[in-house]
Amino acid sequence: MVAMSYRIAPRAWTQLPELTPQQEAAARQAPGMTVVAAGPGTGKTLVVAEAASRHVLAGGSLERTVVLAHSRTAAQALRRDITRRLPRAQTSAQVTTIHGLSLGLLGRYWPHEDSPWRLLRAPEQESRIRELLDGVPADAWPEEVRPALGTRAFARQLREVLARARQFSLDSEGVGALAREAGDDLFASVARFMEDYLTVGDFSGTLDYAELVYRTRLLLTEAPVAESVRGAFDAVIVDDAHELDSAQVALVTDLARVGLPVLALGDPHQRIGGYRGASPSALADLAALPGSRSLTLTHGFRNAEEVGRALAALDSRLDQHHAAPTPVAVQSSGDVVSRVFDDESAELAHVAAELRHAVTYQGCSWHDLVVVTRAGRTQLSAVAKELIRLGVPVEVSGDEIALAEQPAVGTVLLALGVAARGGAPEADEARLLLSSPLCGLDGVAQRRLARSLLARHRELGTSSALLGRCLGEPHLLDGIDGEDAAAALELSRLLRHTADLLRSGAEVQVALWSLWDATDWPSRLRDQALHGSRRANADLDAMVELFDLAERMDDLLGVAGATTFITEVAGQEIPADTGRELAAEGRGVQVMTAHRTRGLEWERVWVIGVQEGLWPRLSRPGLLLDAERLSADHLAPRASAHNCSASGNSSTSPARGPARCSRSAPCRGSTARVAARPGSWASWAFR
Ligand SMILES: Nc1ncnc2c1ncn2[C@@H]1O[C@H](COP(=O)(O)OP(=O)(O)OP(=O)(O)O)[C@@H](O)[C@H]1O
Repeated sequence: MVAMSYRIAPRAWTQLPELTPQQEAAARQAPGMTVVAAGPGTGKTLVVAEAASRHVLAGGSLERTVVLAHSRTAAQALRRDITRRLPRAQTSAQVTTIHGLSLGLLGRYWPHEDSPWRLLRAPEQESRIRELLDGVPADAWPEEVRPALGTRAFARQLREVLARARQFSLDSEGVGALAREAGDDLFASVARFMEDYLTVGDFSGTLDYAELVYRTRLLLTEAPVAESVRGAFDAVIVDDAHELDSAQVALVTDLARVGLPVLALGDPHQRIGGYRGASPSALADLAALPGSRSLTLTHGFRNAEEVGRALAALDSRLDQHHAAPTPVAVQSSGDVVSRVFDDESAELAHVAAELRHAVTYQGCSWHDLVVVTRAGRTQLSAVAKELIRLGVPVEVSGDEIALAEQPAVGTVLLALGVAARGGAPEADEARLLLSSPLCGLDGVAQRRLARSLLARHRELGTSSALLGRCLGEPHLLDGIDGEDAAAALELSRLLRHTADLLRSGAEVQVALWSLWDATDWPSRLRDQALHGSRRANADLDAMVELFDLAERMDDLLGVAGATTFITEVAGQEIPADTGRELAAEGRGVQVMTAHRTRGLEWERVWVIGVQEGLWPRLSRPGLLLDAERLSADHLAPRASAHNCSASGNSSTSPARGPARCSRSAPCRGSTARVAARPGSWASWAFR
């Protein structure tokens, strides 16, 4: 296990910074396409905010300037940034994501007949794919993949392939033609499946993200639409253009082609969104539009010199074709260290000790510090819990915790799962449910109830076994007086009632509501939230998202629907762009996954769990259906699929030996081996 700790110089400006001549040139509006390729912290986002606000100050209007950010949170931050530059109250800025813009254009120029187009999020898309796979005869697929057809992994890989096909503007015929050319049976089946998938989407008025962009591009090929779009907007500004996938690049290029001035800024070496298909050549492709202007920004304002040097060393290992110039750090000082610890727990113990030290002796506040961990929300919660246990106050943004791991959601899903199986929980489930807010029996109350059960049914087993059975066999509670038995009986009835609802084919959201609304738990949470409880607020937010999800998956019915729903929620590992994307409040050390760190700044950063082959993961073994094959085999060769942003992978793995990046990373000294836990003599002996 390895931790890297970056010392990053604090932000010194409280007022709006003055633009450098390079930034000035970039912020000046020019016709056609302007592409700014610039390294980390060089002021790209600053230029976006300046360019948009200058447009308004020069007499334009914000509604006519489209500003595109990579996520809703980034869009919100940019909106704030732009409006604070304007002297008077302006109608809110058109800052959105490329999907937001596409949905707006589609709704305006290509409305669905019955109801507005609805976006399918990844879990819903996967569940639709699984349903369709269910209905297709197995012999429609090559023999080698048939055993996998019913699995979640196959549906996920198929979803990626479908999305990638649309990103390359391929329809089912296009995929079929490529498959024929390559003699690829598997992709021939994918092409047939794609046809069904698109037809069902059309019929139900739903689109996935890739399809949305594809259709918007089709729209812009119509002359009247192109003309209307040109009349509706004055300019398009794209932040983080390196996050665009091929279809999005093409859409932005189309906007320039219809006559809108486009300013796109990005860092060709940052590709955090690679897992979503971000194109390695996004900026180069935008710059390839005839007549486009290419600019660079060369001063790095974020990182201190030492950090900048370390990043530059990592950066030099990436493909230098179309690379942005290495930023020259404006601030000196800084520190980069890389160390190898014995194991994960020793690593966290050291990091916790350093976090406390930074606050106690180095004048940092908790919110100046961040611990960056591998993607995957399960790992993140474990790290957060351990740091809390080690005495570090921790903040995790709501959407970084898997929905299924939110305590309130976990309880309701457990009850839903039990109801889907008829309403009788297993012994351990029963104990969890009895102690949950759905029943509220604490340890003492449960022991009391268990003793009463034993006194009445000694011949049936131990007190613990009887407690485990009482919800499934409520007659065991007959004749037992007191609040404990009454509460258990109430819960048992609730589980049966929900089971009946599911058996009668009720929508999953109805069953969920029956569980949630039956007790005074929601009103208790509401009261606690009103009194400032963050835990209660987080629980309520998570429940709102759960219901939101259930509402959108309104085609899930009955027992089978409930089972699918539970699996879907459990499988949501990548943070979605949802309402739970909350800003942290600055009361603790932030713990977050790498891809959430984009554009944010801290004084000190710990990147933990870096391990060769595991994180960053440069290849994806074990794929039956690899979306990369659409690009690698069937399309023109692209840049290396290995995407590596210089973010802290200069590390070693004890088992595998030093990773390539770290061996020459210009960290002060070499990678240090730190044995044992902090405070023990051994941990210092090896420094
Ligand atoms: N001309 C400037 N003078 C002073 N500070 C600046 C200047 N330009 C940028 N900064 C500061 O540098 C930091 C990074 O700026 P910004 O976030 O705009 O960079 P970026 O290139 O978008 O970063 P990223 O690599 O995360 O995309 C911010 O704190 C910003 O205020």
